[in-house]
Amino acid sequence: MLTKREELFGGTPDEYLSHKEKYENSTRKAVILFSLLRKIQEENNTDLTNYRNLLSGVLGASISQDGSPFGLHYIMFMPVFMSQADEEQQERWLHRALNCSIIGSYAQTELGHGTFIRGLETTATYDPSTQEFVLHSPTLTSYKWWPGGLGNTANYCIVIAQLYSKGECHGIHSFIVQVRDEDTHMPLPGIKVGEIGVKMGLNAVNNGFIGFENVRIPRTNMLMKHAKILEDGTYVKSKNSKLIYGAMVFVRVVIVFDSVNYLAKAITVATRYSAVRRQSQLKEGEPERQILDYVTQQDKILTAIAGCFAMKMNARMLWDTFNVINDQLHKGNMERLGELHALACCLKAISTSDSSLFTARCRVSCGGHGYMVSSTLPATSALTTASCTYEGDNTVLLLQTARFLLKTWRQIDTGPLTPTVEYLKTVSAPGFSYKWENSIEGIIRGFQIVSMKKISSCLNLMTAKVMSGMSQADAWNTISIQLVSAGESHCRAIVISTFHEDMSKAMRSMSASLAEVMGQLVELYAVYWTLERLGDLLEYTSISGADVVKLRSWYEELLRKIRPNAVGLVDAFDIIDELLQSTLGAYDGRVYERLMEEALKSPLNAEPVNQSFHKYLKPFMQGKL
Ligand SMILES: CC/C=C\C/C=C\C/C=C\C/C=C\C=C\C(=O)SCCNC(=O)CCNC(=O)[C@H](O)C(C)(C)COP(=O)(O)OP(=O)(O)OC[C@H]1O[C@@H](n2cnc3c(N)ncnc32)[C@H](O)[C@@H]1OP(=O)(O)O
Ligand SMILES: Cc1cc2nc3c(=O)[nH]c(=O)nc-3n(C[C@H](O)[C@H](O)[C@H](O)COP(=O)(O)OP(=O)(O)OC[C@H]3O[C@@H](n4cnc5c(N)ncnc54)[C@H](O)[C@@H]3O)c2cc1C
Repeated sequence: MLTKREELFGGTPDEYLSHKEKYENSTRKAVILFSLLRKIQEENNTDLTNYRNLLSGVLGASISQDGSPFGLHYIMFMPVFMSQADEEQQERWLHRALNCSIIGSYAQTELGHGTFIRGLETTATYDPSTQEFVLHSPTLTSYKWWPGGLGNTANYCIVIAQLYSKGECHGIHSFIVQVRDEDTHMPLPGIKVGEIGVKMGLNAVNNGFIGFENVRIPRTNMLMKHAKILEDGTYVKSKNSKLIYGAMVFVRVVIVFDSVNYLAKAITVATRYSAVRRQSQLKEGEPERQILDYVTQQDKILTAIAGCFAMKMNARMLWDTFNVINDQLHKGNMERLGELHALACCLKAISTSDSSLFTARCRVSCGGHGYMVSSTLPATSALTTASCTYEGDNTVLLLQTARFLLKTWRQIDTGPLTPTVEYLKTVSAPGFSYKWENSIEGIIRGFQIVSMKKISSCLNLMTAKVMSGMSQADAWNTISIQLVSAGESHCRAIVISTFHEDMSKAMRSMSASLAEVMGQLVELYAVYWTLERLGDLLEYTSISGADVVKLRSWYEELLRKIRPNAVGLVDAFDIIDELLQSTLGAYDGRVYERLMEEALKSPLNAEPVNQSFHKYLKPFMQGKL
């Protein structure tokens, strides 16, 4: 009789399963894992705070780098319900979703549209004679495409569609739709649903497609916490049209936490392997060195560790900011919604692009063995690159942040600014002067000045182009590279300052030795990004060539200081071997034995001579083919 742990983590490795077997195996594991999580959930009331903790548990405990067919049920279906459904609807469905007696998905993206959601083609037309909506996919491009779990798992989904009533289009709204029979799991009439096929990664998420052929749903299936349709078809608009976007903000906040978790796995593997792997002699006649002793290896890995700690602290700041502003939104105060959206956009974009960049570096830092699926680095790389796309393409999200920053800059002299942008006032105040200094505070100030000057420059460029006769839209597109760069600079200034401030507070309750190491990580992160963004700093601050020489020495000194604590820092993530699932990163360091153990599980090692020898090779080698 297998233990739960053996059931979850044993069996044929996923990499040797077919696409279909992988899904079936993931579903088998998911029901084991989520039965346990369901018990936890039943013991806690359901608000967004508890929910995020549960979600972190779900995602952190994702037992496969390929994700889970239940992922979307937790990641989006339920959060959207909590933010878009009215009390009656929550009463009717949320408990069933929480105890998994229904499994949901979130169907927004279509074959033809992902970013431009105002261009979505699926329609929901209200029929007052029957008090129903008629859901319809008018074109192939209107088919929903990507919703996780929709292929074979979910029996309900939230569909985002253009709402029509009394001949008028009211834009996109959310609807809950039953897609499969709860007993037979057969697709309901008028519904064409299936799975989208093999992807670069996340092949257990069961992403699907769905098309509607005049499918009727009750009026009360429109999620009506904000906007409503009355029985006679009268449309009651939301207090704020942007509230429909609320769930995307929440999920972006979750993604920042998640990007930290994925990066933590990758650097745990790469760091431990770099301590085990010995390669080349630093000095003739000496034993081969741990590759972690090579400064180029430290440059790849220790900066990733610092980035992980930095983003963890920023994820917490974002979550706290989300809670504060979400409470205000619930009380009808929309003042900081734009700031929250801009912050969630840029932190989602920067956390996922950094996580993708550093995970890829971890992969190559492990050489050939890092290219083995059994190292788990390829899957983590595939996963982190996906996070640069899902929940909003990173470029598009940074443009959203830039849009908010330009709006803020236009109003810079009209009154106080909200917390995440008040630095713009400080560094642009009359009489403010700043001379570059090689210190944490000096670096933070430098990044804030770069951000402010980029925003100011973008606005001046936009104004000049419009004055020259260019349309606002063309001017925006023409300078969009600089707009994205302004969004990134703003975010980097926030990440460095938050890391420094929050870590400084945390260090007050640490032992001197731990505080010293944490302080080194903050410095390493700040100096690394200073060297990475030298062009901006040379353009907008008084940093000199001599300063850069000293920065490089400072950087190399920090690598030397942090090296002895590298393994301890990743051990502190405390990721158990079963979740790490890595031949290179296991706690016991038996890398070579594990590589061989995993290789022997390959079906191609089941017999000494594969059948293709007799069928193909032998006749070929004998010239008979
Ligand atoms: C979570 C993953 C965790 C773990 C991983 C495990 C497994 C991984 C497996 C899968 C991933 C999981 C789920 C994935 C789900 C999805 O991908 S769901 C689909 C997500 N899609 C998007 O995010 C679409 C992105 N596009 C947009 O958000 C918008 O189209 C837009 C880019 C913002 C542009 O829209 P629009 O043209 O209408 O906007 P603008 O005209 O530019 O601005 C209009 C005003 O609206 C404000 N706005 C826009 N969005 C928001 C928002 N979200 N919140 C608040 N306000 C918003 C914008 O600021 C403008 O305001 P104004 O300046 O005052 O006018
Ligand atoms: C693993 C995975 C899981 C997903 N799960 C779900 C899900 O469960 N539910 C769901 O609804 N969706 C899901 N998605 C879809 C995802 O939300 C979209 O892929 C994402 O929103 C990007 O849209 P798109 O794919 O249409 O790319 P596009 O928007 O077509 O982007 C393609 C390129 O065009 C550029 N571009 C687009 N618009 C602009 C602009 N205005 N300005 C400048 N450049 C622009 C982008 O920067 C990008 O480089 C998932 C996607 C992935 C990869």
